[in-house]
Order: sequence, then C-alpha cells, then structure tokens
Amino acid sequence: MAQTKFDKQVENDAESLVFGIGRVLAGRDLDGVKRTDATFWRSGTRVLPKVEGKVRRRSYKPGWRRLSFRLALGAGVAETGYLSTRDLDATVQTVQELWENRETALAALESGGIGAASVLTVGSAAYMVLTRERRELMREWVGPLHDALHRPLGLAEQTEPRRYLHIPKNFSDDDAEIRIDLPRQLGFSREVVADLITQKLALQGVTFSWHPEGRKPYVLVKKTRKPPAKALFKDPKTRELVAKAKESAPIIGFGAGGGIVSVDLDAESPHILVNASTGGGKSVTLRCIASQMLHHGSHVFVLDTKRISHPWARGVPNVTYCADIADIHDQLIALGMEGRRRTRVADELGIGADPKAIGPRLLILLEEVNATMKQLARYWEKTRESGDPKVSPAIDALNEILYMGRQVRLHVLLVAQSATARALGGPEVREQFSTRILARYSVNAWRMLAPEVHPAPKSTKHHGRAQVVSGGSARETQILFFTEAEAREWASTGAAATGLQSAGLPVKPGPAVLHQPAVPPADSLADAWSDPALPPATLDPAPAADVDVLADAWNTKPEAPAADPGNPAATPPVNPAPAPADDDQAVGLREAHQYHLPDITVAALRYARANDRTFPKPVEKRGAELLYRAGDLKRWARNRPRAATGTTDLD
Ligand SMILES: Nc1ncnc2c1ncn2[C@@H]1O[C@H](COP(=O)(O)OP(=O)(O)OP(=O)(O)O)[C@@H](O)[C@H]1O
Repeated sequence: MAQTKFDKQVENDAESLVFGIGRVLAGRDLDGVKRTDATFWRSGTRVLPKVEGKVRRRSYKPGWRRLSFRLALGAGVAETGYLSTRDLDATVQTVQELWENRETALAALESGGIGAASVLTVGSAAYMVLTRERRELMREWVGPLHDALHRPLGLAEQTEPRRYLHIPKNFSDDDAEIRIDLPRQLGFSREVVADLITQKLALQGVTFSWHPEGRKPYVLVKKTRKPPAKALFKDPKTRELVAKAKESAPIIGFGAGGGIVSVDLDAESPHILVNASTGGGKSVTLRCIASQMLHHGSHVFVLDTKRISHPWARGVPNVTYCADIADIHDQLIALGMEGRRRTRVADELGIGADPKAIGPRLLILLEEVNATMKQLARYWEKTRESGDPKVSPAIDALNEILYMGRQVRLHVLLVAQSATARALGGPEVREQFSTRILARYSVNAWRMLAPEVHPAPKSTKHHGRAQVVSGGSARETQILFFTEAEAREWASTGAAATGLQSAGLPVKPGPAVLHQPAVPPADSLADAWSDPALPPATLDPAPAADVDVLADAWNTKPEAPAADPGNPAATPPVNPAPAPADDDQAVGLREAHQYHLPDITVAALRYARANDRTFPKPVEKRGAELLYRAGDLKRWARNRPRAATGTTDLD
C-alpha cells in the first residue's frame, strides 16, 4: 500500500527527532553541521575545510562539556515547570492574588527592583574594578598576540586565546614566566614565532626555551637580560661611577646587564619629563639627578607647590626652594629673564666659546606641573592689573625656557602624573622633552608621551623600575636610589662645597622682585649672573610665537596680545604685586615678630635660626644683635614645609 503524505511526514519527523536527540547527546551542533575537529572527548583546534561563515566558540568545545551544559539547562527548566504544576491550585491562587493587588505588587516590585538594580550596579562596578587588570591584559596583550600568532602556529582564528597563551598579569616583571602551548605537528618556524612574541609583548632581554617533546609541546619565555633588582648609591662601585659621571650627563640608573643609563643634557636633551603614578618613584628620580648636578656645581630651583616633596634639598648650598606660589611665580619670571640674558651672551660669545662663560648650569625641578600651572594662573588672575597680559608671565617664562637651546645651560626637570601627561597635549611641548622617564604608567599615558615606541612595554610595579625613552627607543632602567641623607651629602660636597662654580654668585639668589622698571632688581638672577659688559636684561616677555602653548595645554588663559620684539616699549607690562617698601628694612627677631611675622613667636624664630638651614643669613649687626632683611624673613616663612604663615592666599 502506497505511503500517504501524512505517513511520510511522521516518518521524517521521527527521523529528525532521533537525529536531534543523537546530536544533543553527542554534544554536536544541533543543525548537524560539523564545523570543527572537536570530538566528544577532545576540544577542537581548527575549522574544518569547506565550512563557511562564523564559527562560534562553542563549536570548539568537546562534546561532553556541551552535553553537560544542555543537561543542566534542561533540568533547570523542568524543575521550575514541575514546581509550578505540582500544586496547581496554589499557583492559580497566587497569580489571582497578585492580579487583585497589582498596585501593591507593582510597588513592591518597584522598590525591590531599585534595590536589586543598586546591588547589581555596585556589584558590576566592583567586578569591573577587580577585573580591570585582567581585561586590560586580554585587550592590550593576549588578544593582539593571538591575532598575530594563530596563523603561523596553524591554529584556527576562533581558538580561545587563553587556552594556549598563558601570560601572567605581571608578565614584564623580572621573574615572570610566559608559557605558550604549541600544536603537536610543530610545523611552524621558531624564529617567526619568537619574533612575533617579542614584538607583540614588547619584551626586552628574553630567552625562549622550546619543549617540543611529548603530547603537549610548549615554549617558555623568561627575562634573562634584566636591569639589576636594586641600584643603590651606597654601593661603593656605584658611587665611583657616579663620581666619574659628567655634570651634563648624570647617571639615571642601570639597564639590562648593568649598563649605565644616562642622558646628556648638552648633547641629547636639555629637558627631562618624569611621568609616574603616585608612588612610582618621581621624587627618587628627581633626587638622583638633582643631587648629582648640585655636586658638580649646578644651581637647582625646586618649585614645589606640594611643599614637602624634597626635604633633602632644603638648605643645601645652591638650592633655592620655592613652595609658595608667589615665589614660584617670581622665580620663573627671573629664570626666564636669565635665559634671555644667557641667549644674548651665547650669541655674543659665538661658536666655540667656553659654555661655562655663560654661567653655572641651572636646573629647575618643577613638581606636579598640573597643579602648579593652575595655581600660577589663579595667582596671576588675582594679582594682575588692567593692561597686564592675560596669560601668566610665569607660565610664559616657563614656556620660553623650554624652547631655549641647550647652549643656555638651563634645564627643566618636569614631573607629571598621567592626567597631566594628557594635558600636555600639543606635540610641540612634548617634543621639548626628548628624554622621558616613565614608571608605573598606563597604556594611555605611554601612547601620549612616547608614541614613537610601539607597542608600549608593559609597566611593572617593581620599585624604581622605569623606562627611559629617548631617541625613539625605550631602555628599561633601575633608577639609582639615593637616600635623602645621601642625596644631601652628595649635593653639598664636590664643586658645590669648593665654590668652584659659585664664585661671584649669590649662594641663594633672592626672589625676583618684578615691578614696572625695565631694569631687573639688584637681587634678581639676571643681575647676579650678568656680565657687566653686557646691557642689562630687560623685562621683555616671551616671544609671541610661543606664547600660548603651555597656557593652552593647561587651559589657563586666552592668548596674550603679542609683544613686538623689536620694540621693547610696546612690551606689555609685567606687574606682579609690588614688594612693600619695608621689606628692605633690617630687623632683629623681636621686631620681625612684632611687625612682620606676628604668627611666629620670637622663641620659634630663635629656634629656626639655630636649627633651620634655610633660615636667612643676617645682613647687619646692631650691637650684639643680628639683623635680617624683613623680606628675606617673610619669604622664609612663606616657603617653610608646612607653615601657613604668610602663605599666598589664592581663594
Ligand atoms: N629607584 C628606587 N629604588 C628603590 N626603591 C625605590 C626607587 N624609587 C622609588 N622607590 C621606592 O618607592 C617609594 C616611592 O617613591 P617616591 O616617593 O619617589 O614616589 P613618588 O612618585 O614621588 O610618590 P608620590 O606621588 O606619592 O610623591 C620610595 O619610598 C621607595 O621606597
């Protein structure tokens, strides 16, 4: 008897059902297409020939895992259904009650929902924070390595990267070990694979040990050429090397194999940028460079709005410590003037002149540039008068100094945290720092500050470990560590102590007192280092071309009207708050307390005189009593580490 259409349909459906159940139990794709070489017991490693379209990750899973998942899902659905049908009356009654009290139910759901949503949000935020590093590792390193490596290794693109790339979160640490599982066939080129791993993970000084034997071949990657774990100044050999280093090329630290890492401020890079997140070793780096330069007779200007960044430097000869924003403002302007004077001197001396004829090397340590720039802008906003330029002349001066050539022996060591690095913005400003020291940096900070080195080497948390970027390459460096006492001792000895370069110079130049007159005050830097044969420095502002680069970057003020360089008379006046006339009075400590520093007791002044190295030097004597310049005492009070007395108020 002929088969009816209905019979055929039943037969087909039964057949499909049997096949479907078979596929479910075998853990195969339900549409029956075999896409990968996965079996019931083994995961897949490649897509089968002639398979088209996207192959999902689940197609690589072994059959038994897919079966377990399906059984668990089915059991869950069945259990829920069973519970609700077991007592049908109760289920119906519950639904009816909910419907009758739908307002209350909705209100309960609403508040419950808000609670659940809050818990979910907090949970998600915590999850995001806790897994941030892991996600960054996958996004920045494991994923890109897989993209580059799967083909040379003969693996399918869809292979789960974590299945064969075992890369620890801290893979750039000295003792980290990277393991990469290899296909059994070994039909790949070791050179190509090793090269790709080194490049994609930005590894330096690593060796590969191949293990092709057995069922699970793999390669291990370990760092073998690494910088020393510590670089301490107290080590006699290190001290000897430091003593031999040139003034223009202080030792920054030691690289792979113990090689010296230094930067020649005359030949390579007049200014250095230090970027690190908090605790990344910024102060230690600055201490290391500044103390070595002081040892050779350089003069250092610490501009520190944080006030306590460099306690070791307070009172050291040739160090001017400015913690108060008014003094930082004045000092930057004086340094700008000095830079201009030096440019003229260099011009007059011509090529081949002794660079020392220009004056001692000057190093500006600018701490936390982001905060400092904001404070300078606010200070100028408060003090400027009508007719003054809108942009802070101190910011202009810094900008100008950054653009001065290395011949003027004026160097800036600038500290920025990563947020500030973004704010540095324009490539013009960044280019002035051809050497950049980065430690504990984010991928974004690296992209911002060292885009020429790609991919960014992974940052490590090893104390004192940094990347010194210059000339288009990055050197992993263990920064030379001076304790505060060592830095102080080293800075106070050598040329600084013999006065080799300080002859005829004020040990601690006073603040620049900037007023309307065209000639700088007697105690300004410009005067102190001026060659009498040269015309006095005038208060011309920064060249118009460079006026707003930093100001823009830190979003301070609109562009200042351009000054006419050929016409000093047209120069906009630079007009910070004039120093009160009585600042020049010579006063004893009691008078100082009575008339100038009422918040500091006479006893405290006496104590400071005996114990504080930064206490001003007396200028006169009245009988047995030592007298001090009132302005010096006030400046000292403003710049003390924590004292608020006399501090410039920006609010
Ligand atoms: N080169 C180094 N060698 C050994 N230890 C170091 C080195 N650099 C930094 N450290 C350690 O890290 C700590 C933090 O360093 P440092 O104070 O310089 O960081 P920072 O970036 O200035 O921090 P903050 O942002 O809080 O001012 C130091 O106290 C020291 O213990």
